[in-house]
Amino acid sequence: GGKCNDEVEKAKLAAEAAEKYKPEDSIFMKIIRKEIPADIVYEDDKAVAFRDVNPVAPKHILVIPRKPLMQLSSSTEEDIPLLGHLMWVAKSVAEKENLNESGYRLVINNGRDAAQSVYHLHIHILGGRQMSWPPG
Ligand SMILES: CCNC(=O)OC[C@H]1O[C@@H](n2cnc3c(=O)[nH]c(N)nc32)[C@H](O)[C@@H]1O
Repeated sequence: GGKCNDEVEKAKLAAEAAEKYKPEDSIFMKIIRKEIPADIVYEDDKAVAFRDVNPVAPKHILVIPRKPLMQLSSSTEEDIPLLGHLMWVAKSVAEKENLNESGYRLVINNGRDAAQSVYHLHIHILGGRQMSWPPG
């Protein structure tokens, strides 16, 4: 009957949409798999940090999890240790980049209003220049 077909149709569309977005194919997963080059400044079994290809500050580094977590809002309680680890990596990389003295900013963009353009969770480390507030 009609009702049943609608459900089947909807399920098919949902499956196609899910199929189209493959987190494992994001540009950052290609960097993790070393399929495309990047200036990697730190890596361990859970995280990778590399210089932004289009820096908006003298120091602009991205810290990402190896796990293809799309955005902070997609994380769950089981990600708590990983999220803490990413923050620790950002702190350590900022220290190694000698930003403790002058200062640095960490930014996580979550979704459209935040201008998130790569749907793989990443922490921006920005430093090396005076920044203003509020951010635009
Ligand atoms: C715009 C802020 N919202 C956001 O989502 O930031 C995504 C950040 O990822 C950066 N980026 C994109 N592709 C690549 C790439 O192939 N390689 C590198 N090393 N960085 C990249 C981009 O410049 C931006 O700062």
